[in-house]
Amino acid sequence: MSVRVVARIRPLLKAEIERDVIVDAASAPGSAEEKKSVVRIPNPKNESEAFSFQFNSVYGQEATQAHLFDGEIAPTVKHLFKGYDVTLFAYGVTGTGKTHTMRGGKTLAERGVIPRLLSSIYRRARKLEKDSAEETQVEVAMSYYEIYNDRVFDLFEPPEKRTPAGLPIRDVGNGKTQVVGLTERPCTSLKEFEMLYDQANVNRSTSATKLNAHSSRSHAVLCVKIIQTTAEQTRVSTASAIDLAGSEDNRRTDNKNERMVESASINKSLFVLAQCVEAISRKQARIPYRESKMTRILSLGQNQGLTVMILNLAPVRSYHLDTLSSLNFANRTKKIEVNEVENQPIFREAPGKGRESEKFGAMSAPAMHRQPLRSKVISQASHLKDVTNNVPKPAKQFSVYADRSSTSGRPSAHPANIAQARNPSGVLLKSPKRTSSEAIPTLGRPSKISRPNDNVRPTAEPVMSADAIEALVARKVNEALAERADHSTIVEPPAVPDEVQRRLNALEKRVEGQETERAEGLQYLLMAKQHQVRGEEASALKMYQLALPHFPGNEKLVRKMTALRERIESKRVEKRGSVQGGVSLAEKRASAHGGVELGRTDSVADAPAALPRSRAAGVVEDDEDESYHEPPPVRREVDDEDEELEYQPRTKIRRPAPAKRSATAPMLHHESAVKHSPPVDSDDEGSSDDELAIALVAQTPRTKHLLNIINTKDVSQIKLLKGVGAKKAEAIVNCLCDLDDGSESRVSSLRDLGMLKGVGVKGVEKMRVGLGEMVV
Ligand SMILES: Nc1ncnc2c1ncn2[C@@H]1O[C@H](COP(=O)(O)OP(=O)(O)OP(=O)(O)O)[C@@H](O)[C@H]1O
Repeated sequence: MSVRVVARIRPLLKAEIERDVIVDAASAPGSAEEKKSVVRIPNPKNESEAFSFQFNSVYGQEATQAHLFDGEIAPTVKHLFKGYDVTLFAYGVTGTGKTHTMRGGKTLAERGVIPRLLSSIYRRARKLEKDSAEETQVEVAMSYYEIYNDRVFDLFEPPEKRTPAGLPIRDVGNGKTQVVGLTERPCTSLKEFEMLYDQANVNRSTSATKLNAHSSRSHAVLCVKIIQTTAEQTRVSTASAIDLAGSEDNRRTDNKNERMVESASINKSLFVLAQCVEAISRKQARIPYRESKMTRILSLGQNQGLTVMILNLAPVRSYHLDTLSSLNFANRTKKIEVNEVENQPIFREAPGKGRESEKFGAMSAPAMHRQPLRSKVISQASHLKDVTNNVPKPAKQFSVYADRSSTSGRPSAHPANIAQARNPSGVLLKSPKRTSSEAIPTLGRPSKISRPNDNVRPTAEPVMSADAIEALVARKVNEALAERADHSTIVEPPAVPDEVQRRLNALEKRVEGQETERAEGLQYLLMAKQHQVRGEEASALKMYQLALPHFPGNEKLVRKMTALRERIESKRVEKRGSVQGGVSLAEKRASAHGGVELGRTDSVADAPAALPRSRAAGVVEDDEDESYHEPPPVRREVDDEDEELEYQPRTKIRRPAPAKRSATAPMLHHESAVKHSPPVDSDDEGSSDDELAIALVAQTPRTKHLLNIINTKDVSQIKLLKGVGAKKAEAIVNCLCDLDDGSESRVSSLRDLGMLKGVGVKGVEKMRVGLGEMVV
């Protein structure tokens, strides 16, 4: 079945006013007035038009905590007891009410999803025990951790006891991950749970930002394990409730230093999540789960069981583009299919025998470690129960309609039974119309949603297919987002060229596992590089600035920053020049739409014609963030400069010409040569971040150890390195001997090593990783 997506619009906060409300909940045509499943929001470019996004349910400002829980979460509890895992997560921009929804307030009425879920679990457990005359015993255990700056920390441990690198995570197959060394606490009653939960929440990283006085600076993951034991079997299932940190537009937050780093990390992980969702929806072979710990843990689309996403939205104009971005993300997420697989019970050999030890085993097993899985068993009545993989995907992405009057009313294309909270077909219904529009795209036309209390009917006869309109609107929203910021708010993932992505992955791998002071610096470098890949040069510069103290006096880094600063400055000057010229597109847009625009203002269907010509041609406009959605600048701005310094020769023994040696890092140098540490300073202006990181990694004990082994020129030692073997070891030694011109020559960096015959980047990486494994 698909991920169930439920939107919740929070009420106005004290500082917000009714006049600024632009987001509301509506019912889909044909469904009961009180059943809301559509979010409506104006087109920022043309406010007489509105976008409509349809989800499984939508809760308006007036919805209470109880209302949301009863409608969406309570029905999952019975599935939990049938052995299905349940994943609930709250997604939204900072300050939209995720923590309020998940945790809630202190009063009974204000309690959020998590305490209510636990209350419901205990109630059901007691009933089950009672109904079975105590034959069945139910135990509950919890673990709770946060992902802060891409590191996992146990929330049962106070911050001062944390190790800087956090807890490792491990893949355990079936798309599942396990946090190693996590505390798991049994909790026998709701009271005990609440005590532990409150205590752990004190350890969660929260801080005041300009947008939220109690902003979560981490993703919090609560895992509740339910162990049902009878004389014959033990069944374990897990409910995971995740309060994601919110994406932040750092122009609005004024974040500095630590907050900025947190924000970059939050935005990065959410960006990766968006990339994963995008890749899943495009059915790509590679889903970039591994690029962030949060996405690895959430494993959206890989996890089994039931998944409910609560999309938190703010109702006001100041969040306009962020809200559209979230809606677009949710729109894709709702199409992700999740296998509904029940956890298999463990059967006992002899009733009663070994019961205590098995129970103990289940309790002490690491959190999120689940039982072997078997195929889905369709269970009885519930809104989640009989949705099979054969059921088509949701009918609508979203609709666009104009407020202009119409002479001919159009019959609603929506099926009457669309998206009913307790109706499985509501979750996944595809209208007949949609089916045909998908089959024959040219005939497709988005269904219209008539607005309640509105006699006005949509008029325009769209000439584009529903999918084309969806793609167009998504693109326009992202264009506006990209235009708006030089900061890292979450937007449509840019298509990062494979080569750049490969380098980012390699860089990330290098950073992973480094627990030293340098690792933090490398993290900043990595983030800088990621910002740069997305064309966010100002943010990249900030990250370099944060990295600098970790590599004092590193000339290469300083040069890089200077070059970047100059580039930003020259772009700024260019921009000013074009604005003064009075013909800039941006100016026209700004004057038409108060600074936020999406293209032409008349009709959505006509909009492609209004896209800036330069964009269509893949040329970077003056705005730094264009590369959010346009791949070419990525290549131009990052790749070009990387090209020169990539590990190049992989097959040939080559002794670099002396002149070249001084221009770039020397491939080999003699003992007598001037020592350089790190060996990066001789590099030129165009060197890349990953080169820089490689050079910096060159200082680590593991790298030194590796280079020492290589420099022994001893085949018997070298062949023991991972991925080498006797033949390759011999080739390496031969290569070193060939280059030996009488004096003692040594391999002085990973880069040099990579250039030896038959080694290459991958070979070096293998050797290093292998040494790490040996050390561990
Ligand atoms: N449904 C609601 N009813 C009343 N108040 C709400 C509701 N939703 C959110 N709020 C209020 O809005 C503010 C922001 O909410 P919250 O801290 O939950 O946002 P968040 O999305 O978790 O933000 P962040 O990502 O920064 O942690 C809080 O003061 C909260 O009490």
